[in-house]
Amino acid sequence: MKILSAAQTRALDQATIAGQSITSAQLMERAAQELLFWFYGHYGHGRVPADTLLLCGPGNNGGDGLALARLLHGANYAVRVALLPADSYSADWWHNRQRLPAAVPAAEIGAEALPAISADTVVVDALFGTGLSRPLAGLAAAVVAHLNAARARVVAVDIPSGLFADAPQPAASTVVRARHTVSSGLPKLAFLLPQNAEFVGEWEVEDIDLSPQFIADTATPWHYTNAAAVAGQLPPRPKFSHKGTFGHALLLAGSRGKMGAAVLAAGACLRSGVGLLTAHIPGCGYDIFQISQPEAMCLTDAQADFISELPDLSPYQAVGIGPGLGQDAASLAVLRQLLEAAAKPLEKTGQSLPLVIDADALNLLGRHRELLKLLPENTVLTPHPKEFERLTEPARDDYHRLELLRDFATRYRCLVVLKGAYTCLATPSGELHFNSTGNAGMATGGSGDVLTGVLLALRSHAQLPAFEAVRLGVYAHGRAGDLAAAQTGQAGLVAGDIVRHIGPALAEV
Ligand SMILES: NC(=O)C1=CN([C@@H]2O[C@H](COP(=O)(O)OP(=O)(O)OC[C@H]3O[C@@H](n4cnc5c(N)ncnc54)[C@H](O)[C@@H]3O)[C@@H](O)[C@H]2O)[C@H](O)CC1
Ligand SMILES: [K+]
Repeated sequence: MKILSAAQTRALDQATIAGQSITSAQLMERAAQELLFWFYGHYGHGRVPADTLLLCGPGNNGGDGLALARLLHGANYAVRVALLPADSYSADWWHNRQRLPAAVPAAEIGAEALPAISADTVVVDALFGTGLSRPLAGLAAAVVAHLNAARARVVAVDIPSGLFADAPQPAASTVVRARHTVSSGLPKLAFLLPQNAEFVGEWEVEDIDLSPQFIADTATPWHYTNAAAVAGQLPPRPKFSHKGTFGHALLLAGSRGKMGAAVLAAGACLRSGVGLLTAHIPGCGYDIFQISQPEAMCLTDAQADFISELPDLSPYQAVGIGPGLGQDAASLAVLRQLLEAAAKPLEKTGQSLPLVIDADALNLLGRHRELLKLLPENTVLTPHPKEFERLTEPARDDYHRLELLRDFATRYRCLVVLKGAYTCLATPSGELHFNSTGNAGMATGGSGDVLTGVLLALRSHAQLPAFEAVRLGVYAHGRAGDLAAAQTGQAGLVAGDIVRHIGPALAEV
C-alpha cells in the first residue's frame, strides 16, 4: 500500500472525481458515509452518545463534518454543529452547509462563544485536514486548546487538526489530541511516527474507491506493508525438498550471561524454515545451547566467554552476527574478518554472502565507522533507534530520523530495519517500508534477537530476493508477536512466545 503526500492526496481526489465522472460533493459523501459506518461500528445503533459535537472548519474537511452531521442526525444521534468562521468557504462546504437539516443546532464559534464540551461529549474534529497550510493560530488554536482541555472523546476526520500529513510542524504547535483518527484513502506518513501518536490515537483508513490507476502511477518513497503486500511471497516447499534446499545458515552470537540471545535467534531461524543452522558460540554456552536448540549444530570458540574466531564460511548461504555478542576487541576482529570475507562474490550466486547484523555487532560498527565501507551490498542491519543513532547521529525528530535512515541505506546500499512501532525498512534505492504488524508487548528483551533469526533464515532462502526476504521477515515477526499476544496478553509476552508463533505467521502468508 502506498503512502502519498498531502499534495498527491489532493491530486488523487481530483483524479478520482474526473476518472469516475462524479462530483467532488459525491466523493465527500462517500467519505461521510464511511465515517457514519465507523460510528455504527464503534457505537452501534443502540448506545449512541448522549451528545455529539461536530467541529467544522471552512474547507472540505469541514464539509466532511457537515455531511456527517446530516447522516448522524438521520441516524437519531443527538448532533450539534459548531462552525469555525473564515473569510471564505469551499464549494463543498457550502453544499453541505445548505443540506444540514434545520433541526440540527449550528452555531458559529467565537472567542467569547466557544462550544460547550463535557467529558461525555463525543467530538468530531472536522476543522482542518490535508489542506492545513500553516500551524493553527488565533481562534482556530483557541478552539483546539479548549477541546483538548475538555478531555472528551475525540474522533478526527482524516487527520487531527493542526497536524501536517507528511512533515513536522513547530514543536509548540496546537494540535487536536484525538482518541481515533478515521482517514479516507491511504495512510498518512504522520500516522506512523511516534511523535504524533498522542495526536493521532488509533487510526484507520476507509476505502472510498479512490482511483487505483492514479495510485499505481504515482511515485512515492513511502510504503505500508500490509498482508496484501507480502501475500504469496514465501516460495512453496517442493515435495522433493531436502535440507540443502532451504539453505545452511551460520549464526555468530552469545557471550557469558547473554547466551539466551543466541538461543532465541537460533530458535527463530529454525522456525522460519532454514534448512540447516550452525551456531558459533563461546565455550561457556556449549551445554546451554545444545540442550536448548538440539536442531542446530554448534561450533564452540576457543574463548570461553566471547567469540574470537571466524569459522570457515564456505558451507553457508547467509551469516547472522550480533545477538548477545558483547563488544570485546576479539569480537570486533571477527566482525571485520566477516565483512572482508563476505564482500567476495559467491561463485554460485555471483552475489556477496548475505549478512544480517544486529545488536552488539551494530554497536561495534558504530564505534568503528571505518568498517561501514566494507558492508557488502544488501547487508541487513536491524538497529533500534538508539543503535541507529550510534551509527549516524542524534535525530532532531522522527522526520529527520527518516532522512538519516534513507541517507544511510542509500549511501551503504544496505537494507536497514529501524525497529519500533511501524518498523521501517529502508532500501538501497531510498524506499521506506513501514510495517503494519506487531504490538507494544514486543518491547521485551530478546524480541530483536528473534527478528535476527527470522531474517537470517529468509536471507538463506535461495529463491527470495533480499528486499522481499526482509520485508516478509519484518511482517512475519510482527504478525507472530500479534498471534502470541492474543494468547499471552501484551504484558505477558516474552520473546520465546514470538518464536513459537513464527510458523503460523509464515503459514498465513
Ligand atoms: N480522498 C480524500 O482524502 C478526500 C478528502 N476530503 C476531505 O478534504 C480535506 C481537504 O480539504 P481542503 O479543503 O483541501 O482543506 P482543509 O479542509 O484541510 O483546510 C480548510 C481550509 O483551511 C485553510 N487553512 C489551512 N491552514 C489553516 C490554518 N492553520 N488556520 C486557518 N485556516 C487554515 C485553508 O485555506 C483551507 O481552505 C481532507 O482532509 C478530507 O477531510 C474530501 O472531502 C473527500 C475525499
Ligand atoms: K480533522
